[in-house]
Amino acid sequence: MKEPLIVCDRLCVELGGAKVLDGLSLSVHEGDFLAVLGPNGGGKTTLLKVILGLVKPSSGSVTVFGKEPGRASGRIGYVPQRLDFDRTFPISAMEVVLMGRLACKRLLQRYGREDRQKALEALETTGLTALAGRRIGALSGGELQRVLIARALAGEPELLLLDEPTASVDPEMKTTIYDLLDQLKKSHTIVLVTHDTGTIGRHVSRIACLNCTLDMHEPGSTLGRSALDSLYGYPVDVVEHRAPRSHETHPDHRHA
Ligand SMILES: Nc1ncnc2c1ncn2[C@@H]1O[C@H](COP(=O)(O)OP(=O)(O)OP(=O)(O)O)[C@@H](O)[C@H]1O
Repeated sequence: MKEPLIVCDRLCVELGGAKVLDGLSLSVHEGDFLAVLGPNGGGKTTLLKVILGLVKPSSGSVTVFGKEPGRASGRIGYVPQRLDFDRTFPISAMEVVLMGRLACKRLLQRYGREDRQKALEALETTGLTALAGRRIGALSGGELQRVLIARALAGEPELLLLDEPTASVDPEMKTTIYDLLDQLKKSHTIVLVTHDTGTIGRHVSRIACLNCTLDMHEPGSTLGRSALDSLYGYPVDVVEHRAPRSHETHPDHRHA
């Protein structure tokens, strides 16, 4: 069996003197589509940042592609929760997507034909070809979210980390983004942070519940209303989880 892409072993993270992640163990294998659910402040973004090498563990270990986090960043596409620069900045969707090529380039090296080709392909995959030249300030929230996904794809990653890509979009755009992720999961390993408890199970192969500690919810187990209520601390929708990846061997399963 292949080495997992991500291995966290008894990972602890402290930030500002408080424990944010406590004793978290997790393996993500090639082809997984893992959803990470949990309440605000539960440590989901921190986990993604640890995987990216942006936050250091206080104890425990993490490897990504068998290396220390940060050493394999060229193989990871990251879609942050928010735009990481000013939206009024006068650049086009294409220029934002091209930034996804920076990890493939040497310092101060200019974009070449291949970079533009990969950026155009990413725009096409995300359905944004017609908006390539539009200023980012003139994009809708959903279009901008897809630009960020396209930027991640432009770097030709094997692993995609997405932090709440559907957080501020309407139901129709949410469906568009999940359709896109359903397409991308055929060729990428995906870790998705989300609060879409009602629908996420239809799309992912595994679910992790994170609130400082991590509870792995493997296919075949039950994630019912009381488990979710206790994770979030208030009533939430039950997760339906009935559509594992076609290549997986486990049988059909549901949580409710
Ligand atoms: N640099 C930091 N210094 C101190 N505390 C931090 C820092 N970054 C995050 N935290 C705290 O760590 C906790 C976890 O934050 P994190 O952003 O990982 O949560 P989250 O699960 O992604 O939340 P949300 O769903 O609201 O995005 C929060 O209490 C947050 O305030």
